[in-house]
Amino acid sequence: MDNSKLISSECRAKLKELLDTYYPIEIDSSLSVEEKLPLMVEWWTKAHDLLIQQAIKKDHLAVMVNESDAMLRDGFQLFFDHLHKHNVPLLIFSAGVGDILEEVIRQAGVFHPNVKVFSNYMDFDESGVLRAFKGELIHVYNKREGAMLNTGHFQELRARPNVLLLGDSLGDLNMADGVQDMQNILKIGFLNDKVEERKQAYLDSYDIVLVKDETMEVPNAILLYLTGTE
Ligand SMILES: Nc1ccn([C@@H]2O[C@H](COP(=O)(O)O)[C@@H](O)[C@H]2O)c(=O)n1
Repeated sequence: MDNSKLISSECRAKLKELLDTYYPIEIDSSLSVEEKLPLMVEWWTKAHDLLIQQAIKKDHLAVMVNESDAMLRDGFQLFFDHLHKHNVPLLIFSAGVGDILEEVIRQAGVFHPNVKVFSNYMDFDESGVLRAFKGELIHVYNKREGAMLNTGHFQELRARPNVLLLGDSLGDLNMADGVQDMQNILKIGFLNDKVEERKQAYLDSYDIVLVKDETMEVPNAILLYLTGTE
């Protein structure tokens, strides 16, 4: 959205300013999560307010995504298709905008029925213009709360004791806390930025850490190993 021509250049500049201010805080390993929390809420609230001021039309979202350079990681097709084929639920927790994320997945042709997205969803008025965001704000450090609030959606997972968790921030580590009766969890962390500063914290928290890996090669290899190559 930050790059869309459907957003005014003034708004894009302000969103970029917010990113430049708050992203370094998000990934600053010298700050505690408690110190970051109010600032993350501040970032998301300001960004959502800016988007609301743009009076974005629901009908324009598909074009916005189509014209954007948003992309899924290399190997996404196998990942999504294989999970679908084997009836494995795929739950996505994103602190981004759910409507946009769903559209990206839809346009990539992999929004299969086993995919469920938990995110910040837009609320449109009767003429289809963005007027607010629905429900509790999901930012990068409160995904656990989002997961716990949505335990109803996890009921179908009761007979599924094994979880493969993929995250790119330390805030992603608790995304599976809503899964009851979990017996095994394998956590894969994608470390994309500020590698040297954050490597130890990722190694301490994730089972596998992938450094600047823009592909799904490792998760796909694990999936194929677990389910067979068919
Ligand atoms: N206004 C914002 C707010 C957040 N971000 C970035 O999005 C990332 C969260 O997305 P996930 O799908 O990984 O939950 C987060 O790391 C922020 O850096 C943004 O770009 N603009």
